[in-house]
Amino acid sequence: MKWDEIDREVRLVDTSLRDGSHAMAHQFTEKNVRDTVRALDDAGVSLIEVSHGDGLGGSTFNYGFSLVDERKLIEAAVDEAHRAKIAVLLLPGLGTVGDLRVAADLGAGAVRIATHCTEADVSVQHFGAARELGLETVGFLMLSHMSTPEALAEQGRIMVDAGCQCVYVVDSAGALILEEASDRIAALVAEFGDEAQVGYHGHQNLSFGVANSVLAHRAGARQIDGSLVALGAGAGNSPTEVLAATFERLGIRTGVDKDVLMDAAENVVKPYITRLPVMDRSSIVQGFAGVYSSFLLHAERAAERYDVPAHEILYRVGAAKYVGGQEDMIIDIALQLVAERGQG
Ligand SMILES: C[C@H](O)CC(=O)C(=O)O
Ligand SMILES: [Mn+2]
Repeated sequence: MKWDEIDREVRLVDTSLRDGSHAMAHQFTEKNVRDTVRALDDAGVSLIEVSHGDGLGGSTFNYGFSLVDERKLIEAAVDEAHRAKIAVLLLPGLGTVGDLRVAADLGAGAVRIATHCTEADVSVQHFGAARELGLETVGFLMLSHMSTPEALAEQGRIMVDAGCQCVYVVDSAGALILEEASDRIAALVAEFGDEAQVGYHGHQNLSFGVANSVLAHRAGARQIDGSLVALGAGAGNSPTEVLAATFERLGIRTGVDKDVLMDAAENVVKPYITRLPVMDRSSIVQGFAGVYSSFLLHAERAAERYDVPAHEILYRVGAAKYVGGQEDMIIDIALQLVAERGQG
């Protein structure tokens, strides 16, 4: 039986090998990818995301270079996945339709196209191309806390009309608390009806990833993201193994085996993690001030280089409302802090 045909009430999607790329400073090896995909596939996870943290084409000076060419990693993932589909992430403007064709040729079966939560219009061309390529399509409305439920639903509508089959509320900053997440999900569910599904992608900066995911499901979300050992940007994502155990306790069918996932978390992923995702001062500030989780390592590097506290940089990034793509501004803020100290 294919995983697509499995009877489940919620689909757990694993993004350890994509969002986790941020936490690993994009240093995944082919062995990391093969071992993780094999374990997730064995556990029954039906969609596994593999890409540079910032998606296809993300390996650049601004975002950080990958250790291994992502095409090689996608190819390895496809080779290991016997039942699961491999998804890639694409940020229009960074990844191109050409990159998408290459990923599809390598065997990727799905694409998740991510835009800032007010900029869905930049994804229209990419959704059209993805459908022509026969890919499953998912839309990511990033930094969803910056928008109201109604405005998010309007942006989701643009994605659905362009060919998107499931739109995600993406809590990139781990800033949403309980109903702030589920109200956004409910608005999208009301807008799409049966036309498209709704998904939820959480971060743990304020420790609400799993609780928000449960409420998201209650509000109608049918796809929920997680990462093994929470491996993801900021304080990490909702841990896939905890989501599986929690949904099982609630009697909600996911089609995945929580014990196989716990084994994968403990024995496959944890041993290769170079920096465990943690709710420390900097990542809590990210959740509190609404800062893009993937800015964490950039802020820590600037903090070390200019000898200013990372959490102070992140508070300022939050006040300035910087969004993905503005990583270079983190250096500017560090320099401002240095200058202010000199004046003091
Ligand atoms: C490119 C981002 O890392 C996508 C994501 O996972 C998020 O916004 O959260
Ligand atoms: Mn994320």
